[in-house]
Amino acid sequence: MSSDSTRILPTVFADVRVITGAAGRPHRLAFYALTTLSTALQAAAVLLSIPLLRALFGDTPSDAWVWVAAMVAVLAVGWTADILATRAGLRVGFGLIDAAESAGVSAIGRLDPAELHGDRASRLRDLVTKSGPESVSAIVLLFSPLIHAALLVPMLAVGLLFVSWQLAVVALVGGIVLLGAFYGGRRAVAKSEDRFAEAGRALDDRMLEFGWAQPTLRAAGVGTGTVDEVLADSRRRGFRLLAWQIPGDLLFTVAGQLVLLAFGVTTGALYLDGTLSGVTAAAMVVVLLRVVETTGSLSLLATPIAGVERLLAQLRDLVVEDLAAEQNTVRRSTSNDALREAYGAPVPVRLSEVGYTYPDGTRALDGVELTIPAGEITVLVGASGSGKSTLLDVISGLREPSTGRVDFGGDETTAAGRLQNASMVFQTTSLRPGTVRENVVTSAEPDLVEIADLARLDAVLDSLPEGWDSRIGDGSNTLSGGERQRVGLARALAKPAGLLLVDEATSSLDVITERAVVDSLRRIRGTRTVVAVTHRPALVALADSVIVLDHGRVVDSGAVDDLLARGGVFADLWQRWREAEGWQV
Ligand SMILES: Nc1ncnc2c1ncn2[C@@H]1O[C@H](COP(=O)(O)OP(=O)(O)OP(=O)(O)O)[C@@H](O)[C@H]1O
Repeated sequence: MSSDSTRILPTVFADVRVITGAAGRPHRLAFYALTTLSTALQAAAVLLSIPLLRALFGDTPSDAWVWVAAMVAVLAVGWTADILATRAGLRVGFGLIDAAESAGVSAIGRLDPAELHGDRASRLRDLVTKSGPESVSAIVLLFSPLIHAALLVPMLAVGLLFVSWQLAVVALVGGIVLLGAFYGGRRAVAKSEDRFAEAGRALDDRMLEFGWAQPTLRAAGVGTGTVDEVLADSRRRGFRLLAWQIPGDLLFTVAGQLVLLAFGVTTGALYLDGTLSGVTAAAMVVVLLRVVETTGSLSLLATPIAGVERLLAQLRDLVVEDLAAEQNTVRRSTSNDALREAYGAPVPVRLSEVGYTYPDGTRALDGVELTIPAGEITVLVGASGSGKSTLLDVISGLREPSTGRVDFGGDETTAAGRLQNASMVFQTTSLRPGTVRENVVTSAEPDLVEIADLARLDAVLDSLPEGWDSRIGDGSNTLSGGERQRVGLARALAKPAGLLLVDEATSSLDVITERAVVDSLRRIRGTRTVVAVTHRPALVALADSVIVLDHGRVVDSGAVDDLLARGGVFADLWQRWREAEGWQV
C-alpha cells in the first residue's frame, strides 16, 4: 500500500506548516484561531435558539428580544471573524504559491540539462503553474469547512451540558463517531484504490506473461482454458474490490444517520420522561438540523480533500528537497572558500576515475584519470562523440560526474564550487540585452582596457556607436558570430577565476577571432590554467600538453611533438585537420 493512502487528516495541516515555514506562522495561527472563533460563535448562535424559543413561548415573549439581539451580535462577530479568517487563509494560500514557485523553480534549475524536456521537468512545471489557484482555494474553501465540521459538534456538546448532560454525551460521542467514520471511510476507500491498482498491475503482468508464453502453450496443445482462468481471476478481484469500496463510502453515511437517530431518540425520551420541556425539545430540532448540515458537508469534503492531500504532499516534498539542496550549497560553498581565496592563482585540476552517463544511458566518460598542471594550456582532442564536451562540462561544473571525483588545488570539489571557480568560453556566445560592459563585467571590476586588448575586442568597440556603453543582445547593434565570440572571450577573461575553459570544438571561427583566442591564450599563459577543446591547429600548437579521448576514455596524452612522433589517434586527427584546413605547421 502506498504511504499516501495511510495519510491522516492532521497531515494536511502539518504539510501546510512545512511548506509555508516560519514566515507563514503568523498567518497560519491567525487563520486557525479566527476559524475556531467563528465556529465557536456559530455554535453559540445555535445554542442561543434554546433560550430564545423558551422566552418566545414563555410568559413574557418580549424577553425574546434580548436573545434575538444576542444572537444577531454573536452572528455579526462570527461573520467578521469569518471575513478576517478568509483574509488570513488567502495569505496562507499565497504562502503556498510562493513556496511552490521558489522551490519548483530551484528544482527546475537543479535539473540536469538533459532532463529539461523529461517527465520530471513537466511534472515540476505543472506543480509550479497549476498548484497556485488550487492551493488558495484549498485553504479557503476546504480547510475552513473542515475545521467548522470537526469542531462544531463537540462545541455544541459542551453547550448542551447546560441543557441536558445526556444530550451532551450523545453529541460528543456522536462527534467522535462521525470523525472516526470519516477517517475510517477515507482509509477504506484509499485501501481499495491501492488494491485496485495492485490488481491492475498483477493483471498486466499476467497478460504480458501470457503473451510471452502463448506460442509455447499453443505448441504444447494447451487450450484457451488458461485465458479464461486469467480473466475469471481478474473478475473475482474486481468483485472483491467493489466489496471493499462500498463499505468505505457507506460507513460515513450510516454513522451520520445513527448519530442523528441517537440524538432524536434521546431528545424524545427526555421529553417523554419530563426532563426536557416541549420548547427545549423543539429547540433541539434546530440543533439537530445544524448537526445534519455539518455532517453532510463533511461527507462532501472527503473527495476534494483527497486531491488536496496529494497536492500538498507533492509541494511538501518539493520544499523539503529544496531546503536540503540549499543546505548542501551552503556546505559546498564553505568547503570551496579556500578555492575562492585562490582566485587569480592558476588552479591545478585532477580527475580521478571520472565517469559520466547521460540519463538515456549513454556512457560518455569512463574512468577518466587526468592531471592538468596549474598555469598550463591543455588541449582535449578526439573524434566527434569521444566525450570532449562532456569532459569540459564536468570540469566546469555544468555537470556532476556520475562516478569519480574532480579536485581543484588538491581539494575535492562540487559542481557548484567548480562553476564559481572556472570561466568558460562556449562554442557560441549568448548575449543578454544590455550594454557591452554589462555583458562582459559580471562581478569584480576588471581592467577593461587590458581585457579589450586581450580579447581583441577593440575593433568591435570602435565599430559600435558608444563603445562599452553600446547596447547589444536586443537587436539594437547586431554582432557577427566572431564578434559575439570575442565578447564571450572578454567575459571569460573578466571573471577572476583560476581556470579558463574554452570550447571551440565545432565553431567556425573567423580568422580574426581565431587570432584573438590564440593571442589571448598565449598572453595569459601561466596566469590561469587553460583547458581547451579544439581542432584548430593554431590552438593545438599552443598546448603544453594534449589529451586524446576515444569513446569516453583517455587513450593518450603528452606534448604535441611526442604524440606526433608516437603516431596513433592524435597523429591521424592532426593529419585530417591539416588536410581540411590546408594548414602548414
Ligand atoms: N545530452 C545528451 N544526451 C545523451 N547523450 C549525449 C548527450 N550529449 C552527448 N551525448 C553523447 O555522449 C557522447 C559524448 O558526447 P560529447 O558531445 O561529449 O562528445 P564530443 O567529443 O564533444 O563530440 P563533438 O566533437 O561532436 O562535439 C556521444 O556519444 C554523444 O552522442
